Amino acid sequence: MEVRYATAPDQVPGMTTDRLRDRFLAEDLFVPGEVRLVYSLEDRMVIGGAVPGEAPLRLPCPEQLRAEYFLERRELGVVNVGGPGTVTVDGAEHPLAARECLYVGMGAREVSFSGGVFYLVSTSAHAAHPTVRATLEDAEPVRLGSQEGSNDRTIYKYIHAKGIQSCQLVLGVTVLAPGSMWNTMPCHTHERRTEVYLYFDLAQDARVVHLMGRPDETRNLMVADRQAVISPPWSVHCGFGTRNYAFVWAMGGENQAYDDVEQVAIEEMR
Ligand SMILES: O=C[C@H](O)[C@@H](O)CC(=O)C(=O)O
Ligand SMILES: [Zn+2]
Repeated sequence: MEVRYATAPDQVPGMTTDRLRDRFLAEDLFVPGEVRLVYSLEDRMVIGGAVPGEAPLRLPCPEQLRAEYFLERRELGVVNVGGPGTVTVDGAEHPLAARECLYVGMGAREVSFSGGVFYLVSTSAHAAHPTVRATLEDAEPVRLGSQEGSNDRTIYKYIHAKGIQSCQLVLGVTVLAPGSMWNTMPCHTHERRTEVYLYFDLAQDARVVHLMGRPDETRNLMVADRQAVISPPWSVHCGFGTRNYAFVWAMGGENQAYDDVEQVAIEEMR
């Protein structure tokens, strides 16, 4: 498991493209036949990818967690970003179609993956909530934006205060309509939570130009399909694609209030 330390906003001026990408972008989470994990010390979020081949893959317990098993003191959100697959939790099979979600509560000892392409997000936990699977319909879709604004999109909230219960994890999927390219504009920060975006279902030759940094000191990252961006609590997180795409957004931190954000007016951005 790769470990990434947290970053202070005053480190951003002067950072080269490579240094920004090393800190904030996870480029290679999805490797066939492997479970890849990145441990970010921003709110101790672990993100990862599991791409099972012929044989199922097991969620390992990296030594950096100093735990007997991965979910001893953690909870996990899984989203299938590939074809149909199954997540097995302590012997119980949970089939997941594309874009569906499974929450796995603290205390589950054995998690394995077969079929599909699974994106993993884990936060630290202090209580055991039930393991729950959710489909897109379960997530009570909310349509936001407009065609004129090039941001006609549907937000599916899976794990949140009024949905699947968790200790601190908040997670959902946003899908942009064909011809819409912008997510989260106007954008925001949330000083009480770190957020990670995983872009997926983006054409191979397309890119998302992701904006990060303090609102008045933004930088951009060129992001390809199935790459994730870590946004510290002080950073904006928004982007526009050269085509439409979907993304998984996931947060961890002080609270679970989706609307506890500092809105940023476009005029404030630099
Ligand atoms: O804090 C919330 C997150 O940034 C996302 O939910 C935003 C998003 O999916 C969108 O506007 O498209
Ligand atoms: Zn946000």
